[in-house]
Amino acid sequence: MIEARGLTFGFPREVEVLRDVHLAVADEVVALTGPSGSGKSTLLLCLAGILVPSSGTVTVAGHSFEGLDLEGRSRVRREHLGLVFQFSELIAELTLAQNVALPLELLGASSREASRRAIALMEELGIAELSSRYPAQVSGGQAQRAAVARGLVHEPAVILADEPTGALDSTTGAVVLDLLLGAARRRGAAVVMATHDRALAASADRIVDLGSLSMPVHGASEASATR
Ligand SMILES: Nc1ncnc2c1ncn2[C@@H]1O[C@H](COP(=O)(O)OP(=O)(O)OP(=O)(O)O)[C@@H](O)[C@H]1O
Repeated sequence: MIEARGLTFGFPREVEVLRDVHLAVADEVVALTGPSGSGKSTLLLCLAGILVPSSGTVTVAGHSFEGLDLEGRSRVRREHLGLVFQFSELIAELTLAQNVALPLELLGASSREASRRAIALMEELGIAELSSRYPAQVSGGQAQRAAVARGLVHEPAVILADEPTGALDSTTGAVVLDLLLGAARRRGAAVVMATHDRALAASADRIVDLGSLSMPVHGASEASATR
């Protein structure tokens, strides 16, 4: 459902962070691991079409980012990807339900339909009773559950998650990760999740270790340790 072929990327005046990386993820959970600076976030940003690689292609649910302008890449991202970050990055002025409904409204759903689907998913994730609260009025774990709901509400083919529980204590983090992976698996969505936490990586179907490749440039191919 998401495939990177020959992906090479370097920030200006930096050595290449990614070189000739290949990654293909179907309906499975892949954990991207590796030490700090090994390029996990950079790879996720390339997979999301936010960073544009100097060479190589990314295809999401059959749609390539290649040759698309900013708006074209945003459209592919809105329609086919769900993003979940370390800090929930909810919009402070919107209630949790409004935050969760937003991706559907951006795709043209009526506010009534978007709200109905947002609340149904919030029920699944155990936060429906918080739907009219603002992000500042809930705990970090509750906010992160809302961020998970926002990432899933439009039923994307692929969820990209960057340290999705990194800001939470380990118990809360484990609960949130279970909810994220459970909801994604029930929908048959692919998940690519960056984490440096081995315990969290063990929940994945497959581990791709960027750090096992030669530093500072990462060589080709799907790396290493699989379960
Ligand atoms: N905006 C940027 N401009 C220049 N260099 C950057 C930028 N963002 C990241 N880098 C560099 O790219 C490399 C990879 O960073 P990246 O954030 O992808 O690593 P990571 O594996 O996600 O690290 P962490 O586990 O600490 O989040 C690092 O050397 C970093 O310094």
